[in-house]
Amino acid sequence: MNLAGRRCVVIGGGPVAERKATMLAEAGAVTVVISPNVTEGLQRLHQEREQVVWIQREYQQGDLAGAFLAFAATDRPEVNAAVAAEAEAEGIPMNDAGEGTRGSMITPGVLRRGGLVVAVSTSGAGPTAARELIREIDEHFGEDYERYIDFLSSARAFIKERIDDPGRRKRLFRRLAETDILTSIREGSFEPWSEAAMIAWIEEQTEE
Ligand SMILES: C[C@@]1(CC(=O)O)c2cc3[nH]c(cc4nc(cc5[nH]c(cc(n2)[C@H]1CCC(=O)O)[C@@](C)(CC(=O)O)[C@@H]5CCC(=O)O)C(CC(=O)O)=C4CCC(=O)O)c(CCC(=O)O)c3CC(=O)O
Ligand SMILES: NC(=O)C1=CN([C@@H]2O[C@H](COP(=O)(O)OP(=O)(O)OC[C@H]3O[C@@H](n4cnc5c(N)ncnc54)[C@H](O)[C@@H]3O)[C@@H](O)[C@H]2O)C=CC1
Repeated sequence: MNLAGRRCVVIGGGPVAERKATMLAEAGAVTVVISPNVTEGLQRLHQEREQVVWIQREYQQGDLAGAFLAFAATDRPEVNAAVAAEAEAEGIPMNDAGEGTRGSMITPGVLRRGGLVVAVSTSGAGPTAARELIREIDEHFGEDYERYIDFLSSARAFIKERIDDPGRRKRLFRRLAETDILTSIREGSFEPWSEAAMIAWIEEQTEE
């Protein structure tokens, strides 16, 4: 989901709200936190980032106006329920941290390796298990994978720029995915492809 510049509203200012707001701020969202008090981390976030706004008061009906996403993370179930009701009425996707199944979306555990994003959800059954699984996956996808994704990203952009024919593009993308770059990255023998190498590779695929 591209949240850049989108208004996202977080109700509550505790550690859970901080986690959600940090994730939103990192995604470039205009992040509005509404809560009478906030954690030190949230205060810092608000001071350091122009795009993080703190409205120091309790939630009021109407606070979700113009929101792209909403998050309820107060310690008061009746407040979270009121936020859920407003989101429902306004058609705004909403996350309820205190009652996962009430919201229309849940936040998974997330691992980022450059362009690679792995999300793990237990459908609300065990958030800690989701985090443990992310740790395990983290051990399997090291920096090698980040380099591989960078390579894929630049090679794919190159093909898109040079090849207009959709069938030929598709064949090249498939060949690209089949090419075992990861092993050479892992063995330390990988050299980033120059423009000439990229053109030569495309020619080779076309000849066969
Ligand atoms: C449904 C969901 C809704 C949502 O928030 O989206 C939800 C709900 C609830 N969490 C609860 C508790 C805890 N959650 C965490 C941690 C995380 N929780 C996250 C997601 C989700 N939590 C969604 C489901 C994800 C899935 O699919 O599995 C993570 C993955 C991502 C994130 O929050 O961004 C993040 C790990 C981030 C990281 O990597 O660190 C910890 C540990 C900690 O805080 O250190 C505890 C305390 C220990 C425990 O109870 O297990 C409670 C009980 C509250 C109570 O008893 O009062 C509820 C309420 C309920 O059960 O519905
Ligand atoms: N989804 C998750 O990952 C987790 C969810 N939880 C649930 O999330 C809730 C919040 O967790 P914490 O951040 O640790 O709680 P907390 O008690 O530290 O923070 C609650 C925040 O909500 C604010 N608040 C209270 N009433 C409000 C109102 N009417 N309007 C706006 N803000 C209001 C408070 O000022 C405070 O900043 C917990 O009660 C629990 O049910 C707890 C742990 C993890």
